Amino acid sequence: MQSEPAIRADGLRKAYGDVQALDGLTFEVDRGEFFGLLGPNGAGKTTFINVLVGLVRKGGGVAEVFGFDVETDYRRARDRIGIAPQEFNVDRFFPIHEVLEHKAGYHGVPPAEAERRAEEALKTVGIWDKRETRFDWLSGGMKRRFLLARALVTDPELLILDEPTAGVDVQLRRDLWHVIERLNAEGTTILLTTHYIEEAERLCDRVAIVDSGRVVDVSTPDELRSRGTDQVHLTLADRPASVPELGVEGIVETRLDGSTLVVTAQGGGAVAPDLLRALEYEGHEVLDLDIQRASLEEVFVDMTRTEENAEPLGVIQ
Ligand SMILES: Nc1ncnc2c1ncn2[C@@H]1O[C@H](COP(=O)(O)OP(=O)(O)OP(=O)(O)O)[C@@H](O)[C@H]1O
Repeated sequence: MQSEPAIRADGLRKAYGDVQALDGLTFEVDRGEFFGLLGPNGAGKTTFINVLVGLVRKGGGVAEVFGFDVETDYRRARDRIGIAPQEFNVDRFFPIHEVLEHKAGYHGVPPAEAERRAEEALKTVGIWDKRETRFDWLSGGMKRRFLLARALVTDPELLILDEPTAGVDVQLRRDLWHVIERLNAEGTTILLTTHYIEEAERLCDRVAIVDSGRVVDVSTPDELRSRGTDQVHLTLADRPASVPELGVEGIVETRLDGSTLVVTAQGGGAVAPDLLRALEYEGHEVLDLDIQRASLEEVFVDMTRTEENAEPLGVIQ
């Protein structure tokens, strides 16, 4: 089983009535990878995660975790997964260290070991001093920390994080990243869904862009960004009378903004030297050059733009 990927989805389908939440979802996550799942609201990310952890029954296709089918081999698949879900679904009547011990016990960890793991998990996320508190009494940020601790208490090989930093402040987000990055460096496979694209960009080895229940693309964040267009701003000593014709390959658009020439191009860094040469040849003096790289966000919005979600939020027709 060593060669099996951490996650394999092949032609995965799930319908809720008329809504096709998963429509042939196909991709793999390698062992040890930090993998991001990006997609607009309703793309099917949570449904996919729920299929993996056995909360939703798939309609068709393959879903495996470390080679174990998530339905026919549920126990072996599920015991390898730790999940920090989007929703707070926590037992509210026990002190949080007990919640963790129960969780570990449920996954077959003996009591003494469960106690040790609960302590370790609470210390890892920095809320050991709150161990006797009930979940409801924790602040919002501490609740997020606790969900991560609960995911860690079974020492999972695959950690699934569904919007782990939704609504948390910058400092806590950094703390959580730090913990998650360390776990990944130690070999834990991470599946992360997030709406913070810079988070995916910074953390993930690869990301899958999901839309309408299908994978639109799987790439490294760098590859994805290179599909967008960059903007090269060239400040000229003299304002040209008209937009210069430069004849450089890769240019998508050229316009003038005062005495600054704004060139939109595929691969701005690569095009910049040719632009400088062409402008010099035409007799222009370049005073300053600034390259603004395409953001992953722009590429993402372009890839997932559809008739339905093209309207800005708040527009009622
Ligand atoms: N229990 C359910 N019953 C009916 N429809 C559902 C159910 N759960 C999800 N859906 C629908 O399935 C589609 C996919 O939803 P899902 O929650 O998986 O998307 P998501 O990518 O996680 O979205 P978000 O980013 O908003 O969390 C949506 O159209 C949603 O309304």
